Amino acid sequence: MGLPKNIVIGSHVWVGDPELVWIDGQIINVNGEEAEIQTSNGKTVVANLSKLHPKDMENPEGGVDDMIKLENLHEPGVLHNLATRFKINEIYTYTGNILIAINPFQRLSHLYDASMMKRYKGAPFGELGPHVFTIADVAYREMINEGKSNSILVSGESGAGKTETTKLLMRYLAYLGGHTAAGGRTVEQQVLEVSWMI
Ligand SMILES: Nc1ncnc2c1ncn2[C@@H]1O[C@H](COP(=O)(O)OP(=O)(O)OP(=O)(O)O)[C@@H](O)[C@H]1O
Repeated sequence: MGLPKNIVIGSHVWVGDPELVWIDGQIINVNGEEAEIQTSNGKTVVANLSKLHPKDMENPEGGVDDMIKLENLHEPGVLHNLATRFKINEIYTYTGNILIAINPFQRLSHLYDASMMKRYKGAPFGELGPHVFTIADVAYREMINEGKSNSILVSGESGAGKTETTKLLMRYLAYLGGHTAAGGRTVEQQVLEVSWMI
């Protein structure tokens, strides 16, 4: 059997690593189904060709803001893109119309201040960088345009940031909802009171 179509001697690939999960490297030799790879941390490892994934070499240095822009969509490519963006404090990345958020475990207040809410209000999807406000904005507008209830699903493992993300969504929806007072409390106050219970 020949080599997989896009993996040949000289190809840049991702190979499994016991410590780093995935490491990138270059194929220096192939013997039957086994490839010899020179990894970027200076080791030479042998792996079955079927376990390798091609590495994108054309991606921008800071990664791509939507996974659909990756040349090859596979686990190491996705993880590498998220890690690259995270290093420059870009905690949000799209996969189509789904938003992936990586918990920064630090306050990034500039991401959520009043000027950001203003910028994201009504901005078409994809016009500005990936953000939790876009998800809320699109959901809100669809609700208004279609005259039907809408929902946003927030999922992730424990500690991933679901509660924090939900609070941000609520804060933005409260901002969109305006300031009409009802029962002595503004819409914003009422929505934020809900988020304290989450
Ligand atoms: N966008 C963010 N910016 C700053 N800190 C964040 C952000 N998202 C999460 N965190 C912080 O990470 C910690 C865990 O987040 P959070 O409580 O939202 O996780 P969770 O997914 O709701 O967890 P659990 O499922 O265990 O309740 C919190 O201390 C929170 O302040």
